[in-house]
Amino acid sequence: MAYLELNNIYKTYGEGDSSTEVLSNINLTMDEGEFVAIVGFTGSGKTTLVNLINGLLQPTSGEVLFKGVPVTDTSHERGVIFQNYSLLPWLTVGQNIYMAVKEAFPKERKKDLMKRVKEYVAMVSLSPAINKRPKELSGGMRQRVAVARALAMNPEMIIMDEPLGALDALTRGNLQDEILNIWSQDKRTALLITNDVDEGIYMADRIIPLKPGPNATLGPEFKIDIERPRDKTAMNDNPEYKKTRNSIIEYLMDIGDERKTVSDVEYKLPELTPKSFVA
Ligand SMILES: Nc1ncnc2c1ncn2[C@@H]1O[C@H](COP(=O)(O)OP(=O)(O)OP(=O)(O)O)[C@@H](O)[C@H]1O
Repeated sequence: MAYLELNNIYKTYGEGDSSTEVLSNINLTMDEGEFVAIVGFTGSGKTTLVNLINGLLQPTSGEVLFKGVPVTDTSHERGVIFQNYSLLPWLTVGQNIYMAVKEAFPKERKKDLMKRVKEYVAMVSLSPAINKRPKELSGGMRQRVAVARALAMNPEMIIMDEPLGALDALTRGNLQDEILNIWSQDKRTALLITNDVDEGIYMADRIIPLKPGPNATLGPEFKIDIERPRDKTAMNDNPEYKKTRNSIIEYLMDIGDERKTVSDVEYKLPELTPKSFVA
């Protein structure tokens, strides 16, 4: 039995003439312990896909199975790191994370929960800001709180919707490594949505492109055969890295061009003459 299965998923928003089919015929199978990255274009339906897997949305047709059971609701087993960090503004950094871990581990003692909060706040280098409220933090710091909050809940599957996009290169690199550590040490399963091919190659076992929407569907998968732990600097000289990177970028450019061709519609304008126009 696959760990996660998406079978013939279609998702349409709206009704009748104003309806749009955002996702079409999405099929994906993930094994336990795998790290898969989906690389997609802006507005192609990446967040929709994440919400279907998470259980926040239901497909128009098709099914999402998590460990063989249809996904009908959200669950602590699947932790999502969203691109918009959705922190509660009236709570401090520590309280935001505390609230999440208390919900995930209702039987744990306050002392142990606090220890967990501090551990994850330190992991994202925010210990000095633990008593600050979100409005006192930069966007990147808030994003780090959101990463810590999701990981502190210890989910079996980590689902990431472009979680590191707003961060500077150094913080981004550190968090990529932290997520990889947690994934490998705690034997998690991870799905990363990203628009950064290099991030996908560095982190994932497989990269699957999501074609441009509407009717976005998944393209062919690219396996990343680079030994772990991966070293970013050494990877630049790795022929396998260069070959895979070129193939993915070429594929994305080709489907991007196809989209442009499809949208090259010719519009006929009515022949109007402004009233005040004097020839
Ligand atoms: N609740 C909704 N109702 C109607 N249309 C929606 C809804 N949510 C998303 N859409 C539309 O579906 C399409 C895909 O949206 P989605 O947010 O899934 O894409 P995305 O790839 O995550 O976008 P981005 O790259 O901007 O984060 C967009 O055209 C969006 O306008």
